[in-house]
Amino acid sequence: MSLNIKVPCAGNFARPTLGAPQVPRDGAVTPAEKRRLSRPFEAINIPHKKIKKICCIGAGYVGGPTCSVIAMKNPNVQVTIVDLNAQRIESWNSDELPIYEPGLDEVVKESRGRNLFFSTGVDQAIIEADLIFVSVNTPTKYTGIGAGYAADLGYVEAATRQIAWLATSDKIVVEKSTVPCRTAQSMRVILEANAKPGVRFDILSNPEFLAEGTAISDLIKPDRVLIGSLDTEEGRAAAASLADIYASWVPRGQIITMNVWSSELSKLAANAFLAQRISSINALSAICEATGADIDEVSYACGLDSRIGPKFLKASVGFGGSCFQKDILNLVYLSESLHLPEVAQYWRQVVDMNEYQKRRFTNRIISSLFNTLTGKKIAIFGFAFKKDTGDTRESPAITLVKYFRAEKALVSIYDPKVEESQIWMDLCEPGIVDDLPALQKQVSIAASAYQAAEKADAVVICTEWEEFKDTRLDYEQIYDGMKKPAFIFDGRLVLNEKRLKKIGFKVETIGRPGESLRNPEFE
Ligand SMILES: NC(=O)C1=CN([C@@H]2O[C@H](COP(=O)(O)OP(=O)(O)OC[C@H]3O[C@@H](n4cnc5c(N)ncnc54)[C@H](O)[C@@H]3O)[C@@H](O)[C@H]2O)C=CC1
Ligand SMILES: O=C(O)[C@H]1O[C@H](OP(=O)(O)OP(=O)(O)OC[C@H]2O[C@@H](n3ccc(=O)[nH]c3=O)[C@H](O)[C@@H]2O)[C@H](O)[C@@H](O)[C@@H]1O
Repeated sequence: MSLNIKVPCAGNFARPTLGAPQVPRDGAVTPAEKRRLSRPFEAINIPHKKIKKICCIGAGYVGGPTCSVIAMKNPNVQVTIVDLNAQRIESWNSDELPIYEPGLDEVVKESRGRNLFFSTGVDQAIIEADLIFVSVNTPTKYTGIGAGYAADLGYVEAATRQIAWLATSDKIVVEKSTVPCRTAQSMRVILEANAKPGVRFDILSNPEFLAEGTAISDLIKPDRVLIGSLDTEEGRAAAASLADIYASWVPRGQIITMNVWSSELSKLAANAFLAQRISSINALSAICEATGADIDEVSYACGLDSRIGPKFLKASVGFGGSCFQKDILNLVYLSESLHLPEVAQYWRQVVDMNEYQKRRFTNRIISSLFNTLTGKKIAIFGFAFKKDTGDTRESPAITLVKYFRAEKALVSIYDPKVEESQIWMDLCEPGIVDDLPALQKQVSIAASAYQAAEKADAVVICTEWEEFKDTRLDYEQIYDGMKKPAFIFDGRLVLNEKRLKKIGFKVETIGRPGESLRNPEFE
């Protein structure tokens, strides 16, 4: 699907004139301004269709949990989640769900077989549904125009065409996937060009803001639900139908409606803001390491300012996950396409800083280990991109292991939730036939943190799993089994340095000065 980039995001339909914004000096939005920004629900309380059957295309990290919660909260609505991947659907129908997410098992069990169904019968589910969520993957393109930046909208387009070909009754089609601004327009063109006579499509944008590891609580208590629609009577009616579904458990005041392009862009913007905070704190962590300041203290001090707030200020080895990098690169591409190179460069820097952080942490490890890793054993604690998920997409641990391999280190990996097969897949270079045997000479997967650390020169904490805290693991036992001097590199600020030093460890923590800069008087 190609984006019609020439048309600016503002859209070309009637919008309220902005006038002077009535925003008070402290930045808070006045009630009048709030009414203008989010069309209050009373305003779209017009006759609208009651949804009886929902289809969700894509049973992944978003489609699965989101529509399972929708089914749980709307027992009278039939929800069918479909996917082309038969193995994934089989897992959704078993006791071993395909994704690990706290609380998800209970949610699925409550509705599965009652009004929640997982199926590979994509066509049937599309034909029967009144409302269809498109929740398919939108990865970064690897080849062709925009490679490395633009989102690959091939899956969205395929799903859209399938809906267009199959639909014999009116459908509300909801963009749940994260997409570039104005994708809804491309979807509309495809749907209308292929619609059977008399079949009407309304398109909504309803981006998802859940974070992995907390998906269920995020879905049950969202900060907001965003619905973008065309500012026409039909568009508003479609938005009202979707809003009714969420209103089964989300207060109406938190269901925000706006124009469809604002909604699409808000999703990219929210992820960009969040990632920007992490890159900002990580940039400061480098200054802390060089000066003797402590990044946790700096973020605490800054976070107490109510204008800044405390969340997303935890320094780390770098952010991972399937979306931050992808969505920022997408924003960079959009900015370039709109001939806004300075804007593109601004956001690009957030990703560059993240890469720098991973490299910088690796360099610190190498220099602490006497400038060589050859033949040394490094124990990696955590392979998931964050705690409470088995997802490894863009996990910083993958990058670190690749750097360690290049330095000829021996690596032993332990993660409580990531499947062994996933780790091998992440570490193999695609297309290199004998990569796995070579890889397995250098890398092993351990059954526990203790096993990973046995005879290791260093432990590197890559994921902030609770079980890696020094109150949970027996670090004396770990120390006894390691080569000396025994190093521990905390890339997640989860350890109590003083306690570990007392055991005998040499501790290096991200955002805190290394041994040479430490002044015991101030510790
Ligand atoms: N993972 C996350 O936490 C979040 C992801 N998002 C966005 O949601 C979208 C989906 O992300 P994930 O669920 O993580 O992806 P995923 O890769 O886990 O799931 C997508 C699923 O769609 C299926 N699929 C693709 N085309 C299909 C078709 N034509 N018919 C049936 N099934 C099809 C794939 O087989 C796959 O199982 C992406 O745009 C992502 O950016 C948004 C918020 C959070
Ligand atoms: O669009 C998406 O996919 C989602 O992306 C993120 O969710 P997610 O990637 O699942 O997890 P986050 O909690 O945001 O963490 C992302 C990465 O940043 C890291 N992080 C997070 C917070 C922090 O203070 N420091 C930090 O390094 C995490 O360890 C992780 O590697 C957003 O938080 C969600 O709102 C959004 O819906």
